[in-house]
Amino acid sequence: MTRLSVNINKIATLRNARGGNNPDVVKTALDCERFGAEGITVHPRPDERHIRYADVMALKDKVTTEFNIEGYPDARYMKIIREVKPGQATLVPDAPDAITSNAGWDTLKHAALLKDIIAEIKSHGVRVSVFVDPQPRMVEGAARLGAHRVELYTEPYAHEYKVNRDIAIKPYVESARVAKEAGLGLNAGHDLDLENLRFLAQSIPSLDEVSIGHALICDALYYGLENTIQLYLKALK
Ligand SMILES: CC(=O)[C@@H](O)[C@H](O)COP(=O)(O)O
Ligand SMILES: NCC(=O)COP(=O)(O)O
Repeated sequence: MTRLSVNINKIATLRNARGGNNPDVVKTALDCERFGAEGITVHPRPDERHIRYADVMALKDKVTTEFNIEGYPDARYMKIIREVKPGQATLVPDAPDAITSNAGWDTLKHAALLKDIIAEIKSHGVRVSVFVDPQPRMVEGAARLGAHRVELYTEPYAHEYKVNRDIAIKPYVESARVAKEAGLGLNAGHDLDLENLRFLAQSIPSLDEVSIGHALICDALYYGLENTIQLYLKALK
């Protein structure tokens, strides 16, 4: 069954807004796990707009489900991966000033960079997932580079879902087929929510994990965090 990793970036956004420690990022992560989350995802961006290096270090020995650290593999990110050795490192191609993740890697054009990075992370015993658009060529490229998994960028799916879900899902089903044939594990994430999640999971039985943050935290403002996590877990059943 597809596992739910809760991205807590936006908890840190709220905490940073006032400069104190409320909400407490570590406490919220542990509560998410207690409420049923099967993983915790963070994306410590270079400008520390939300998750900070200190948050990652504080979470390191407290998270008991799978810890997934996303980021562009610059020296700062690689230092974090070496120090934390999380369950999973998810490589994203985001520019430092990107407002959010908005594309997957070109695993053909950036093969030389990614090959060395993936090899180094694997040498620390960390699973590597490469964030890609739902294009078979990019999935195959990630497999050739030695990645364990790919994470399919699902913003295009979320957008098109509202128009025609049967069209929206097609590239993801095809990419999932190619990933399976290539021996890759399969993750998905970005802009998934209570409307579009069930159809994605039902359409892709091989989906190992979804990482969800923005919509889940927004939903929690209305339904409460525990209830919201339970609603997302139900959508994955
Ligand atoms: C990689 C991805 O799609 C998201 O996990 C990303 O981390 C969201 O980043 P923000 O929370 O900064 O929008
Ligand atoms: N990898 C996707 C993620 O962690 C959360 O993305 P979003 O749900 O905040 O869009």
